[in-house]
Amino acid sequence: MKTFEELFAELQRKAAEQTPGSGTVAALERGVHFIGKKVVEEAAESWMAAEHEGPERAAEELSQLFYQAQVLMIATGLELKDVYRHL
Ligand SMILES: N=c1c2ncn([C@@H]3O[C@H](COP(=O)(O)OP(=O)(O)OP(=O)(O)O)[C@@H](O)[C@H]3O)c2ncn1[C@@H]1O[C@H](COP(=O)(O)O)[C@@H](O)[C@H]1O
Repeated sequence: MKTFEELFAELQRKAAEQTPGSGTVAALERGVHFIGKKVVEEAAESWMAAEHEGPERAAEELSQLFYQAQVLMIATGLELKDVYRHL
């Protein structure tokens, strides 16, 4: 298990080092348009899971939404603090 902050640090490191075999590096190469669609896809799947599939499935889909949101942040050059200051 990892926290939101730990995942973000891992993704930043993989992006900086261009880690071979990383799905994150591959997604970043495809760009913001591709990643944005993933964010929307996981948001919709989270909604459907919460409404129809129960809390366990919703948690799984929400974890993917968190991941895709972080990839979008990295693609946009954002740090966690840039987002947190709006909370
Ligand atoms: N938490 C995640 C995570 N959540 C979702 N995803 C990816 O997001 C994509 C979208 O999932 P889908 O629901 O669409 O599932 P799918 O239909 O099987 O996948 P696609 O056909 O859409 O690619 C999948 O390809 C997953 O690999 C994730 N990929 C990676 N992580 C974590 O990110 C870290 C870095 O990963 P790498 O960059 O791959 O090393 C690791 O710690 C991973 O645990």
